[in-house]
Amino acid sequence: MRSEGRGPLPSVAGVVPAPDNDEKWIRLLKWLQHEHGMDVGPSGLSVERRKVEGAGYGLFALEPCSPSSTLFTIPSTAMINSKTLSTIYGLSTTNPPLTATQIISLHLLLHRPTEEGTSRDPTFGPYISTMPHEFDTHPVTWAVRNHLHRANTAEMTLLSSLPPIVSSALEKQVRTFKTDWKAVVEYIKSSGHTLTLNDFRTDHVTLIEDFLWAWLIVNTRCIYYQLNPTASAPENLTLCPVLDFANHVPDVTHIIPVLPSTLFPSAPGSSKRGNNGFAGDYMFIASSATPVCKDEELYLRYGGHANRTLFVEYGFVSSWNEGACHEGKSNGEVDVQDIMEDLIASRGVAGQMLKDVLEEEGYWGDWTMHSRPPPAYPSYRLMSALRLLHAVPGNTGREFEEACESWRLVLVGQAEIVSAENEKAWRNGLLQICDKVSTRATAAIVSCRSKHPERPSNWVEENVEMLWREELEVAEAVAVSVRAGVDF
Ligand SMILES: C[S@@+](CC[C@H](N)C(=O)[O-])C[C@H]1O[C@@H](n2cnc3c(N)ncnc32)[C@H](O)[C@@H]1O
Repeated sequence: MRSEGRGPLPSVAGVVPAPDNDEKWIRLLKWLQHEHGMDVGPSGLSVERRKVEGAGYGLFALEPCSPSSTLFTIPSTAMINSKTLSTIYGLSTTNPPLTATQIISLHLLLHRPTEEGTSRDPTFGPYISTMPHEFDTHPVTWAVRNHLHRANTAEMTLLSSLPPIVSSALEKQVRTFKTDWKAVVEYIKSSGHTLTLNDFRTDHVTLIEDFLWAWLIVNTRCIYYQLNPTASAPENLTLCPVLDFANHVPDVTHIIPVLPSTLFPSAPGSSKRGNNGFAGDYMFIASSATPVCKDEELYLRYGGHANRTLFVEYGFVSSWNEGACHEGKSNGEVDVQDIMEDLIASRGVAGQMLKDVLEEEGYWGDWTMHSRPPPAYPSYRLMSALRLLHAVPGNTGREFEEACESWRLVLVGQAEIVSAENEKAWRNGLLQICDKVSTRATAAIVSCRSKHPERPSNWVEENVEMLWREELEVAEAVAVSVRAGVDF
């Protein structure tokens, strides 16, 4: 169940320095130097990949990194994105037939490394060969295999032991995956391309699993890279060699990407600029705030993601010590969508009307509770939905409309509260939600531990337990705040 490099490694502090015979890394550097003109000597590259226990590989400093110094610059031609691929496939860049995720996934599917771990891609082979070979520990793999009736017992058990909100997020990922697969199949069938699905010489289900590998490479390794002047354009992403070995930590980032467009027109190191500075070489500099010593790992903060998002999208969670959420030291977050939906649905017809009102006002969903900054608190969206839930009566007549009106006045700031009774009622309602989250999380943790009385259990099971522990600690901490009368 573990990805390459996730097994226990015989090293001090869990890190193994890159051995001189890390052939794939050396081949990547030679390719970057000879095919793309990158400076991979000490003045052009101050990092290398090393194995990290529980995280595959990571990026480590070869020398102390002074603040804002250049760590490395990746030539535009060495990155895999919709621009470099459109040249290979002769795709229109103004009206592309596939999204960036789809075209990059298709290219990786065609060039998935062989059993020995080597990609035969004539263009990006040495780069693709450095990527992970499988994603057995990624929950999207278990979920897709489950849809294909190929999940093994361990995968089915893991799927059935996830918090409900994580299961729904996983199903959403599976739907996106299916949409992308369908688009790629349609493209292959309709493109008149010399490629046909029969070329893969494998059964359909294995082909889908190969595409899943490719799709997960894109989803776990791509970073933002501006190809289109519209900042939020979907093609603004790329696979970027070297940088894609950077692991995530929640609170710091040591690596700052310098978008080529910000360097235009006269920055050094941006030798192969695209139009208007987009799609040029990609420079990465050391943070000015967090110095890094020789041999230390350099992290890239992937974003302010909650653990459930890291788990569903990247297949890992940030761990923290027991009690850290209680104490407000860790950034715990719980989404109580499923409990709220049940409460609303239990109101029958009035519940449906309530849902309509919440949707109209933009307050449906994203109902979260947080441990930090202390005291632990419910999000404003959750408080607002609870206020409405406890303001409306069971019937759907005039009283219902009046209650909604009073609630809207609070939303627009014309009233502080709906009523004193309403404040009391929603806070009690919140306590009941906290209680429900705590009860089921406690039961799930007991069940996780009973399956593995010999501690510690494996890496994946620890991740699942961590998700439940976060639910438990945040819910308990919010309950403490409510009982203490905290004014949220
Ligand atoms: C961009 S890659 C980073 C390089 C990767 N570790 C490798 O070996 O190729 C992202 C993946 O690294 C792993 N990862 C990143 N940060 C991690 C962390 N803090 N703990 C465990 N795994 C992590 C996850 O598997 C994630 O999907």
